[in-house]
Amino acid sequence: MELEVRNLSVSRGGVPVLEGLSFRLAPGRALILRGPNGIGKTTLLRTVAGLQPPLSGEVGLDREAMAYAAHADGIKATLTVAENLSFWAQVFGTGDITPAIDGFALDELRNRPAGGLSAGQKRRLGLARLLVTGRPVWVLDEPTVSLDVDAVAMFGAAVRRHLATGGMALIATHIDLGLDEAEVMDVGPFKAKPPKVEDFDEVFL
Ligand SMILES: Nc1ncnc2c1ncn2[C@@H]1O[C@H](COP(=O)(O)OP(=O)(O)OP(=O)(O)O)[C@@H](O)[C@H]1O
Repeated sequence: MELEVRNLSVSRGGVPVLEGLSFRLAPGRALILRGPNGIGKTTLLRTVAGLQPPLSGEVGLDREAMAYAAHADGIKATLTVAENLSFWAQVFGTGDITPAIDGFALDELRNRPAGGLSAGQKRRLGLARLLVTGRPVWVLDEPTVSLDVDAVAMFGAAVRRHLATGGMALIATHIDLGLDEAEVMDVGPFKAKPPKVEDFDEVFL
């Protein structure tokens, strides 16, 4: 299994933002997307994860193979940390939540209602969810927002372990994750060009 994106163009609010993107992600590989604010990284990730249709081109992998994590952590506030993880483990049909608890140092917080966690703790819980999805392709949008230095390192280690078991990761981030083995793609050159006006008069008709 691999993620192959072919000649993909994506739009936001009906306006093309990126066009002509192609890349391939093989098992054990990570690809980091870079580019300035507003260039279209979120839009690209949402399209790859199947949350919105492409303008054109193809994503050659079923969305069931992907786990998407973005700004909204998807945490149930009234459930404890452990209950949240167990809930997702049930949804995704996986079992043990221990690697998720251990991987993001959540043991001390396991019986705390998730709604009472700090922003960084919530983010750690949101990322720990990736481990209970059992899905091979992680599609991550700014995963380290609110994380302190130790938690960023925890996240980097979790990604590394995922890659070591044949997983894949596609990550948009502005910070250095310490994943030197990852490939990096600047999406800037793929910025969509404004549509050509063939007949100037038509604009006014
Ligand atoms: N709901 C929306 N409707 C229309 N346009 C939007 C909407 N949300 C974002 N945009 C625009 O779409 C473009 C791409 O936004 P996107 O969020 O994909 O960029 P990004 O590269 O992820 O930015 P950042 O680094 O700031 O997170 C931007 O110009 C943005 O202003």
